[in-house]
Amino acid sequence: MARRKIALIGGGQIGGVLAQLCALRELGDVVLFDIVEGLPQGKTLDIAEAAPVDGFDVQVKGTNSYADIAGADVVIVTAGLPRKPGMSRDDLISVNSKIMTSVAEGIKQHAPNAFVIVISNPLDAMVTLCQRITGFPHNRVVGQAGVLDSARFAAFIAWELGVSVKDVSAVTLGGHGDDMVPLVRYTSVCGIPVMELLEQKYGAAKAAEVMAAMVKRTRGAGGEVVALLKTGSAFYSPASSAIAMAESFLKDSKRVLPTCAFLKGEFGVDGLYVGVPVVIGAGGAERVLQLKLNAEEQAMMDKSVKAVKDLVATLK
Ligand SMILES: NC(=O)C1=CN([C@@H]2O[C@H](COP(=O)(O)OP(=O)(O)OC[C@H]3O[C@@H](n4cnc5c(N)ncnc54)[C@H](O)[C@@H]3O)[C@@H](O)[C@H]2O)C=CC1
Ligand SMILES: O=C([O-])CC(=O)C(=O)O
Repeated sequence: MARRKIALIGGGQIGGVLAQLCALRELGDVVLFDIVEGLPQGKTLDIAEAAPVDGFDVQVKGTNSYADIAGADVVIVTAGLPRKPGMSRDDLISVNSKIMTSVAEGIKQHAPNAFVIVISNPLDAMVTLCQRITGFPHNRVVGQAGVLDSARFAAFIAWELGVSVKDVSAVTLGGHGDDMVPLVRYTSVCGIPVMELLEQKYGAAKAAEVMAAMVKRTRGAGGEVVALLKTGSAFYSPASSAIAMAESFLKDSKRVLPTCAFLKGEFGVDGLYVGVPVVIGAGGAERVLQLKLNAEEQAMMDKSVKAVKDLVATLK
């Protein structure tokens, strides 16, 4: 079988880490595209020169020409500005919509059969725009947010309980904004509901307080990194998260990953991209997995969905 091809649109902070992860894991040949001349060429040359040390055997090429993404199996889009301290992700919609418009046209023309994973913010709106412009089927255009949001939630829980991050299973729903919905009731450690463990440690009242603080930190986790970095946003963990999605597609693993996917009635949402658990395999976003929400969770989901809907309504 010919080697798989992964095109990365945007050669900035996340794009560079994506290229390195694709190479280290030998997911396929990599093309890194950016409009800045020399940037993707320089980054990929640097990565390729590590091949003899790391022992990966794939091609890693930088380009300013969309023609080079032809035949890509997967396209991951990070083109777009990151926010600065004091900004919300939604503040990026105007500038990043223009960028996404040109990117989606490039993908449509040169990689018409690709599975597209969007990372650019504001995430839910940028995925929507990318799908509208490419016209690709909804199962082939998704967004990365939930893998990262739930990883952050899992990390905070593992640190709090003094257990391995490997044994925490956490899930978040909704848009990639401050109203996202970390689902405490469906989050567990080796199958044990997380609140049981927190209550054993602290008693019921304090356990609720500790969990509320972790939920709040998860919702604001992107902003926490932005405030520390001052000149950009998180890039290692978003890259790892998108790679998990790309790998599940390329290997047809059918991993269940929180994904920004197009809903057609699931969770009571119709015709909108929003974060939900999705089976990712060779067919792209193959299936949305549903779960029962209680009244409080549904109210949080409704609030998050409304925020996405209102933002998407402003897209030209
Ligand atoms: N969904 C998520 O979980 C996350 C999303 N993000 C978002 O990802 C995006 C990228 O973040 P970084 O890589 O840190 O930003 P960055 O500024 O380091 O890189 C963005 C790159 O996009 C390129 N670019 C600009 N216009 C372009 C165009 N028309 N075509 C191709 N490339 C173009 C720039 O030259 C730059 O190299 C931001 O919008 C950020 O908010 C960041 C973290 C997490
Ligand atoms: O917060 C930001 O601007 C970047 C992002 O989406 C994240 O790290 O979750």
